[in-house]
Amino acid sequence: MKKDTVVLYPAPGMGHIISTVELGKLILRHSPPNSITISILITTGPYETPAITSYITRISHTYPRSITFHRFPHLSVDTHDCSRSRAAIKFDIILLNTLHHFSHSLLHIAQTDHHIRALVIDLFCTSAFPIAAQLRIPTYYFYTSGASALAAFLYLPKIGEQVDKSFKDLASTYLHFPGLPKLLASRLPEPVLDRNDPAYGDFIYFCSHLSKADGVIVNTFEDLEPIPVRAIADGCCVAEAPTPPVYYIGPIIVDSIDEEVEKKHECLVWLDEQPNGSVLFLCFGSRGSFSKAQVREIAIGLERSEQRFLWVVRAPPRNTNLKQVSEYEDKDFDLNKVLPDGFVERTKGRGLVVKEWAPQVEVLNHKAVGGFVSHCGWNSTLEALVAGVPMIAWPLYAEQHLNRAALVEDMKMAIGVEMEEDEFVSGSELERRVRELMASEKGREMRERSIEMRERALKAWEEQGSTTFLPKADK
Ligand SMILES: O=c1ccn([C@@H]2O[C@H](COP(=O)(O)OP(=O)(O)O[C@H]3O[C@H](CO)[C@@H](O)[C@H](O)[C@H]3O)[C@@H](O)[C@H]2O)c(=O)[nH]1
Repeated sequence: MKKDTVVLYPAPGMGHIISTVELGKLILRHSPPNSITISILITTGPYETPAITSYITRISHTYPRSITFHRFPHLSVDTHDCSRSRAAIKFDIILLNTLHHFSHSLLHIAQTDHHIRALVIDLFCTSAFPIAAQLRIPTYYFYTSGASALAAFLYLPKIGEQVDKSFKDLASTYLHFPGLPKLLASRLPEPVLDRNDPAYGDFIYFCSHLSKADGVIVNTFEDLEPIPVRAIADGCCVAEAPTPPVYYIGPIIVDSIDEEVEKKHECLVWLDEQPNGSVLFLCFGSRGSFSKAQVREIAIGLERSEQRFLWVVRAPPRNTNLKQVSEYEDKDFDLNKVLPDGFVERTKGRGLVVKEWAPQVEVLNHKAVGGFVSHCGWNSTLEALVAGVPMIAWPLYAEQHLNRAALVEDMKMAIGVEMEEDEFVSGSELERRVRELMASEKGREMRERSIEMRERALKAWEEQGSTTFLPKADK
């Protein structure tokens, strides 16, 4: 008899793949033993970094019979076309891969004795939607960010119709999304800032398909984001179609069991020697990075704050307009050339700088860590919540400004940094916020609130697992 499988199609990038794998594990945990398998489709090429390759290898070894990755054969694509934005190129690559490989992969899965019970796609993989509809496969979205950003994206096609200028040209205009604090138009994700960029049309197309799916699965829990959850449930976010069923199955975060541990990371050894709750951790997701001038200001702020810190530093992006390193940038940079002269010596004992990557989940759960400066990536946000660590919110790109607004204004789980017009943050501003979080009454209250929210997150975790979103198995 054919075995049921759920096919997951994440967007490329660690932030999307990790949480999709965790969703797969959740489905397995809540299904009768050996009743179901998980098939995960992976876009290769420039997006499959060494970190992703070794992560996939580890998961394949740990779940040899229940989770199978199907890597799309490599397609050679010009990623340096200067006439197209980065987002437009990325969306094109996903589209091309979908058109070339998606149906073949489904066919292959079906031929290897599987019945495809459902397809779960990432927002950026919407190009698979019409193909799945033709094949009559029940199709769900897995939304890897929170309910706040989902409410905004459900509503975005409507806002797009209401304005006749590019959002980037509405610099001082605030947008009002149902269930969200107001947001400056220029702080929307970069693919939608310019109407003339093909990425704009793509993004609106993706968002308008959310309401056509059999359901949207969201990595959050209702207690964390009650206001946008209510706005979505009340049908305020979708203009012309009924709101699809939305399933809040979070918080799902990376399982540190799946991390590669050859030997304890030097930063964990260093944390062991620090007093409880004394260290501020600074880390900006899998790709966040800063210009040399901004790195210098962060160093000034940390030095003047006199607080203990653990700071993950990445090479400044080659394209200085971006706040992220691209997948193909050289990771082998000289840390000493990026940090200000003498910074490491002057902060020795109370500060540690780590190049490129730190085991974030373990760091956040270390008893020495008392605060987190984050880019508000959703995985980082949930990891901090589950660890009970309050944050300083410093959004960089994607939907992170939406997350920041929710974290600072609704959840009161983070202090926001004030940005200058070009989004630069001065050393003195950072110093002020660091002292506020680590050494003031407000910081102490936030730590208490974070511990309360941790309890609620753990409760949601225990109750989690409703995989009721899956269509019934064929008997
Ligand atoms: O030194 C590091 C840096 C990152 N991480 C891990 O990498 C993941 C990063 O995920 P996330 O915080 O979501 O950031 P991004 O990698 O930037 O994720 C992308 O995907 C997210 C989910 O859709 C979005 O919320 C973000 O805006 C988008 O940039 C987390 O699990 C971190 O624990 C580490 O373990 N060590």
